[in-house]
Amino acid sequence: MNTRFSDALLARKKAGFLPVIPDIKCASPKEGDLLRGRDPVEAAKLLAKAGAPALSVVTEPKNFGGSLELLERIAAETKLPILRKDFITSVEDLKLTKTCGAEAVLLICAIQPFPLLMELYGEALKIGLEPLVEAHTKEELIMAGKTGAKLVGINNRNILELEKDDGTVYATALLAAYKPKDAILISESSIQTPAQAQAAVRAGADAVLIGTAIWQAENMRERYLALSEGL
Ligand SMILES: O=C(O)c1ccccc1NCC(=O)[C@H](O)[C@H](O)COP(=O)(O)O
Repeated sequence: MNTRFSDALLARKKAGFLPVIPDIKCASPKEGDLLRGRDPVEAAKLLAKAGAPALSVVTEPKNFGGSLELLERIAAETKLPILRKDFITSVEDLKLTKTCGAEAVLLICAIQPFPLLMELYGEALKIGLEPLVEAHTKEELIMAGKTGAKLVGINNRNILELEKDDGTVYATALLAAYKPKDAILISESSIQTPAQAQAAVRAGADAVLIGTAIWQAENMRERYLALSEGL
């Protein structure tokens, strides 16, 4: 049986590491091309070897250069549980997510009314996907709690601005107190340094999700290890 996404994070934490989920994204609306000639599948394998407990794969094509094919290839070549990050708005999207090999799926509070969010949450569980319910405001975190979410993300950036806003890890510090009771909290986006990753954990995050800072490193493995230094 495959390892659940959330169990993989908790196991890494128990082992004394800061659980860093590397975000496999090919481009960023703010920074442009992130691959700089590197193969994202090889990068995913390298980060898995470096100790990543789980992976995030952005499949949105237009702004982030992702694809379902990329998700499928990474799922085929690594054993880690994978989160699909995209703008998921239908049950059909969920089914495709599972077919392509993901274990977890992003559900964004900001892009759907509560009844649809609730429906997608329930359908994801039925299909065998762990939903990561993502919030950027206090109201959205409260909405996440009402779904019954066990895995909650605070996005330090406003995804509706497609990452072009200046995210800050203080968003996690400000909002963590409103996370649903007993939920596993992931701080996402705009974390650049080990100190910022540790600040997110001190604020209440159980794990952090980092893309750009890893992709911008000359040595991705070394950057990954530095970011996940002991708690
Ligand atoms: O996070 C979302 O809501 C999202 C939805 C659809 C496509 C992309 C999305 N976010 C982008 C990311 O996942 C970030 O790349 C990730 O949080 C890492 O951020 P950073 O470390 O700042 O690159």
